Amino acid sequence: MSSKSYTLRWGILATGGIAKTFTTDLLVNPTTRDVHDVTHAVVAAASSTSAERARSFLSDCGAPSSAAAYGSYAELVADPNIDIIYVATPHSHHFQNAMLCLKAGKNVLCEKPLTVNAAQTKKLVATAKQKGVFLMEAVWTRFFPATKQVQQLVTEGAIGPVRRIVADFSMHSDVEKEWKDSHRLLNMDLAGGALLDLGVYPINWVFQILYHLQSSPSTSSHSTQPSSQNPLPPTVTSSMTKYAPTGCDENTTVLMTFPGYNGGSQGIATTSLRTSSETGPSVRIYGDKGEIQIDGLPCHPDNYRLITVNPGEGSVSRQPKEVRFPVPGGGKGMFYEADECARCLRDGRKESESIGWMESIAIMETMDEVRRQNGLVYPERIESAEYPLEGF
Ligand SMILES: NC(=O)C1=CN([C@@H]2O[C@H](COP(=O)(O)OP(=O)(O)OC[C@H]3O[C@@H](n4cnc5c(N)ncnc54)[C@H](OP(=O)(O)O)[C@@H]3O)[C@@H](O)[C@H]2O)C=CC1
Ligand SMILES: O=C1OC[C@@H](O)[C@H](O)[C@H]1O
Repeated sequence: MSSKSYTLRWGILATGGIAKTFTTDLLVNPTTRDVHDVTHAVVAAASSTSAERARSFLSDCGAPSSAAAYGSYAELVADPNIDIIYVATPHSHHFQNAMLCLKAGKNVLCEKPLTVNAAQTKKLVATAKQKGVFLMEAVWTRFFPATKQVQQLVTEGAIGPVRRIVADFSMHSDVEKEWKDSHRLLNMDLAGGALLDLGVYPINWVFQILYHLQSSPSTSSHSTQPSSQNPLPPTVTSSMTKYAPTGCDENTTVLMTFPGYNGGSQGIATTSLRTSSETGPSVRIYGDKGEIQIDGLPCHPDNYRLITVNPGEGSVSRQPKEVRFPVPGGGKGMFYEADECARCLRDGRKESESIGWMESIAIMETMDEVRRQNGLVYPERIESAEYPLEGF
């Protein structure tokens, strides 16, 4: 590998809350997180509202004045100076907006959930394959050092065979006071509700352990299928309560059973708009030899606690190993997923090993099944896998 660092040139599609956080993180010097092989450049942003809005967005983020500001997404995807586009519109718009980018031959990092349903995700994947471009769902959780270490501990058998994972992401909102019914978290036209916005994180915690363990060589003795095969998706049982004024989900619980590992390890993902994930551990990974816990919001893990059980003594060792990973460089930690995109593109990879296309499809299929079991259907226009549709 060359000692010169590889620079990835980004275009930002939309100028809302997360677009600002991500773009500001892109501009953090990578050496502050001890990254020397890749760097990032913000070369353009587009707003569907106006070019002025895109210009003031770029300026607020601290992007260089040479960055282009567009008043439409179509202009952004036509810019030849852009290597990859970050799609940061509401979930309802991801499919149409990501298709626009892929069809123009652009690589794409698209916010979570990748789409509203699995049919749309499959179409994005087929289009990325056909165009020979990179596509990744922006589940930033997967790229934090804490996540990587927890995955490594589990794979090395630090807590023995994993039997169960319990993970929660709940918003602790005073819903009626804080949000109007038009807010994207409640609005069915924007694919609102807890499951797609927040529940996707605990579901990702379950997947990033149990889906991956099925094909991990060091745990293959626990696996019920050869490691060379694709991991098996889980069976799904779920329950949901709805927010009556709009019909979106406000409380959802998902039980996933992974038949390909330990003959059926279980993951329980919970999400709520009203309760809090911060009153105790938000992620608990249980194995025969102990447990790993994570405190705080599960989307950006900055710690873990390893608690082991003394074999044979029948007691729990109450000397947990606690590890903290403060996010360096004054950023929020979104740069870790950006670094992954840069390395994939530098190395000619079209998908990330940490969250590949089949896994994003399996996660969307899981959420489709939860919605099917509980009668949560979005307006036809945003469930559609037709492209293009007017008005996006
Ligand atoms: N990874 C993470 O931690 C987070 C991820 N997210 C994800 O990012 C996405 C965007 O969330 P967030 O930034 O909070 O949303 P915002 O409402 O703050 O921003 C969305 C932006 O999308 C553009 N947009 C285009 N069409 C519409 C429309 N019909 N209604 C509203 N906005 C529209 C607008 O930008 P413009 O006018 O410039 O085109 C708007 O500013 C969601 O899918 C969410 O799941 C959100 C928060 C955190
Ligand atoms: O991805 C997210 O994480 C943080 C939440 O506040 C936000 O609603 C969600 O989109």
